Amino acid sequence: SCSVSTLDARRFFERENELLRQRYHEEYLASYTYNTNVTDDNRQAMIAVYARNAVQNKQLAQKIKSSDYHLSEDADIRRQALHLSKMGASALNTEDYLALQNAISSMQSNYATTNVCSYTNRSDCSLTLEPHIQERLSNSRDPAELAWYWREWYDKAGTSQKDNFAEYVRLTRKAAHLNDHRSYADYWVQFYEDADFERQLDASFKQLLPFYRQIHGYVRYRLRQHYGEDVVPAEGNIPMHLLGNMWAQSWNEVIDLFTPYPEKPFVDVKAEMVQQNYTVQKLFELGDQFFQSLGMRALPPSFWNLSLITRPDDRQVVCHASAWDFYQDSDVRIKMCTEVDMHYFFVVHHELGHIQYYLQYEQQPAVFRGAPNPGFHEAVGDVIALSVMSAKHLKSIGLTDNGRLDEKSRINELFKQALSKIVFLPFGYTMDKYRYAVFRNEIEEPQWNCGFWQMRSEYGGVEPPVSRTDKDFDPPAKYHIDADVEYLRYFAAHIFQFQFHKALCSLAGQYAPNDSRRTLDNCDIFGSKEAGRALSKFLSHGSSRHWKEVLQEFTGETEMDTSALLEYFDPLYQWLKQENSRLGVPLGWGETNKIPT
Ligand SMILES: C=C(C[SeH])C(=O)N1CCC[C@H]1C(=O)O
Ligand SMILES: [Zn+2]
Repeated sequence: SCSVSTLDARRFFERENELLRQRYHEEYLASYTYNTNVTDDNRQAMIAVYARNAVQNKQLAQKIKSSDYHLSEDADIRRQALHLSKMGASALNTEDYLALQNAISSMQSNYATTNVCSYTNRSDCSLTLEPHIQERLSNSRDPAELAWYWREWYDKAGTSQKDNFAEYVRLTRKAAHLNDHRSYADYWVQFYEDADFERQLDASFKQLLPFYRQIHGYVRYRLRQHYGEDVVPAEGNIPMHLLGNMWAQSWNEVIDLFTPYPEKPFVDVKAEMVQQNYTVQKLFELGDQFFQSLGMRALPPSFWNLSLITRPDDRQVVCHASAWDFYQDSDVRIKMCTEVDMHYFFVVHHELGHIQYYLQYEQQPAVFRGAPNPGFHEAVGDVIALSVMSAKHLKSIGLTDNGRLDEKSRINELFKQALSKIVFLPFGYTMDKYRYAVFRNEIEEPQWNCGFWQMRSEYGGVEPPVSRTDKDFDPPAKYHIDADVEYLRYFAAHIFQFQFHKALCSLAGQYAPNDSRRTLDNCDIFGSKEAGRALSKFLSHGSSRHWKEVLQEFTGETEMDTSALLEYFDPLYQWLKQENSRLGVPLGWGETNKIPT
């Protein structure tokens, strides 16, 4: 292969990036059509576009692999060559590629269209996850009703997809091997561009485990007081159907069962929203105004015209929230089945974070229109939400009247935050530790289901309400496992977001070390052009530079680091250690007995 002049190389990549952008545009249009109208025709049409483009992506990767672009003296050319030579499923032959996309989209269709029967009216089998089942999991205090919805959902959304999942594991393994990866897990890990990433991940988890054990112990103790010793064990795993979420990934929906200071009740922000005639549109407008207050990009008119922000009543849609980049004319959209409450107020900001990222890096060549670390993309919206959910900000938008919390209310609020941010960590860790083990054949197929629950117990101390065996198959009851969405990005985001928050709060003059009035949980960066400038710069690079380089420019750090997270929650952590020892709360848990030994 001859050496190519840098000018020729630049012209080659310019042309190929424009073709790649067009392919992305086609793919996302076809995928959006299917996701906003789940029919088999739309599913097949989407797969056909994917397959056609996979052939082009494979040819491009092979052309680059047989060149010496990776030796160019131009670092940008070398980086583009590195990224574009990474083949995923497009390495498969057409028959295998189609079979893989069929398996994934069939699991997604099942997830999107699963309905369950009502506990109180068994002949009504029209209940959907959003909003019906989630509403019951949040508000019912009847263990039998909660167990009913848990089992209905896992049996219908999970077990029925075992064969599709097995096909997915087989074909992603074949694709990984065609790309000289040891496993599909190793293909996923390469996107963190850090050979040390898995070790760092384990280290972060171990650092946060003591804090999680304090929360887990306290919640189990208070839940046992409420539901009694027949329902909640003193020292065992917490039955997950009591925790307010189908996957027990956040427990804040049932915080009223274990508020640290119940004499200091939470403001019912949802009631306030209803009282003020809040609409779904209003939630999105508030999010848009926040980014504009930072001097960042406003949502373009096409966003408002083409997004799908409430569940339509005339067709099936994939309700799981997602943000979409159509790689053309600032066409960015959100698809979600929004309700007017605090949970969706948070999700709106999470998704608008993706949208802002798309807008900030849209000038990059197609290959670099992404995040340099998958955790960054999932952290942006959450960082804004850390300001929005502060008492200071909620008062400034008229949703509460107390913008300055006393110590007891502060502990209550920190506890509510920890029930989503800290509780999430063992869940996020397990989602991919489990799939890594499956992809690496460390768990054999006959043990896939018991291995899943064994890991949920080992890492998070939660268990199903009823016994499960390997005749069941529960992992596809979680959206990301159906949709081939890697999950450690969310774990990493839960750590990165506090590093970003600390940097932005400092720039906004809202945080100063050892200043009790300017703590991380009392920071609201709304209106700070200084913070907005730094965030815009950080996002605008896309994946054109290594994540450690752009992180260092943004926060001064070069690693994922739990210090900012632990600083944010420190008052709560200290309170829990004292309270748990005062009450004699046992910490830790043993093996679950809900799977055969
Ligand atoms: C909101 C989204 C779409 Se990117 C999501 O899937 N999230 C956001 C938090 C964690 C994860 C989940 O729901 O499991
Ligand atoms: Zn996200």
